[in-house]
Amino acid sequence: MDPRRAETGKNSDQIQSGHVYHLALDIGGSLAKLVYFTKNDEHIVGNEKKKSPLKASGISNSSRNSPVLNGRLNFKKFETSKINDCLEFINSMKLHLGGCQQPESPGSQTITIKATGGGAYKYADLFKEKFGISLDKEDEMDCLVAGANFLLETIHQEAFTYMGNQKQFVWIDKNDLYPYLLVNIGSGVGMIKVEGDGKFERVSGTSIGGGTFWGLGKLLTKCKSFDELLDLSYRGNNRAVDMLVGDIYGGMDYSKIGLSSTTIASSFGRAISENKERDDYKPEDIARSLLRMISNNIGQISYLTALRFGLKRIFFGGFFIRRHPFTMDTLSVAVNFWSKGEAKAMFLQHEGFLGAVGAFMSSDKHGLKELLANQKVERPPSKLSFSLDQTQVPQQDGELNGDESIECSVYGA
Ligand SMILES: Nc1ncnc2c1ncn2[C@@H]1O[C@H](COP(=O)(O)OP(=O)(O)OP(=O)(O)O)[C@@H](O)[C@H]1O
Ligand SMILES: CC(C)(CO)[C@@H](O)C(=O)NCCC(=O)O
Repeated sequence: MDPRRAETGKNSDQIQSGHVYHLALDIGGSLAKLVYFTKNDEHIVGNEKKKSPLKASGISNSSRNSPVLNGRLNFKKFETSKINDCLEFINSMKLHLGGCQQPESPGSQTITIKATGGGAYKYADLFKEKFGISLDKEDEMDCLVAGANFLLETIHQEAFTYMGNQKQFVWIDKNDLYPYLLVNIGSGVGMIKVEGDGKFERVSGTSIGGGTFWGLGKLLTKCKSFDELLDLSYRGNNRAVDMLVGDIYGGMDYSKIGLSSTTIASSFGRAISENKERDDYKPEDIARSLLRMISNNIGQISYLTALRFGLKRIFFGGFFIRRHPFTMDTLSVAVNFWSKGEAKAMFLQHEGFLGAVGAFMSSDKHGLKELLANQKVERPPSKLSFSLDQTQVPQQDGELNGDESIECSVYGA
């Protein structure tokens, strides 16, 4: 079957293929992430159509040229175990036809999509067989770093700290961003020392990550979805499961070594000293303890890694976080505690989409320039840059659950 002739189901969100440009994928061990650009109607400078007013772009028009293209950057995620849903979505939205203005003729060029993550290799044949799509593979670490750098440099309120229920956006000085430690908490955890654009080294990692939380949580609580497990953890109390310093010291602090009575001495340790079965513990307490154990562990390893390389700033990304206040608080407290306040934990609004954004940026050369040429822009630009509309970045503490989009302008030089 010609991939571009595939049937599309009726979808209320359906966008004409001519309006979708530039799709990129990051297919990880747990989740497949999509980032795609959709063009707003009638925004192209150099074409007569210029009806809609320019939306705020975060960069004043006096300081740079008018945008050549306005649109939205869209984010979507699927469970990797349901990769067929992801393929169906791409097909139903015709995302893979990005930039094709004319009806396709059979035998014309193969469609390629930028893709990163292990799934770019694992599912390459599936994409080819089902829809004739070729995956153009980009290295996962390159993409993570490119995505993080791009978001940190471009979006004003991308980074924030979170401690004691206080969320505070951090102003990033582009000239003082590097070096930093990027800790990506996906299924597993990668720790990357970033010194500049394309200048980085993966210095550490741990297999105790988001997949561990989800996997163990599933086994121990019998919950059916990750969201259910997260919900449980909101409601639980880890004291029912963990052994605290006070449990060992008869309710007292062990102040000589700086441990208060409420410090966890042993995660899940209470379970050994009670004559109880697993079913005697509340699933929400187990979920809470598990989340705390894994977040603490990652926080501690991150701090040690930052210390090893003399890094003061740690940015945490990956979909394990899901902007969960308890997770962010635990990571922050761990970094703050172990570094005695020297190192700072920061989070990213687009936490789970770093790799996909990086893959998206890597296709800059081929996608949008061609589109602009097709759109009869008077002078196709030689260099493109993106500006994301700051006013559109979700401000609430809620998670970025996968269906968001943000206003985006493309500038040419
Ligand atoms: N809806 C969800 N379903 C499953 N896991 C989820 C979900 N939302 C968040 N997660 C968490 O996010 C983790 C995956 O994060 P992310 O997408 O950043 O990594 P990945 O790319 O799949 O993994 P890796 O990079 O290790 O291959 C899961 O292991 C789980 O802890
Ligand atoms: C294997 C990857 C890179 C796949 O994304 C990731 O899951 C990871 O960094 N795991 C941790 C492996 C380790 O360093 O022990």
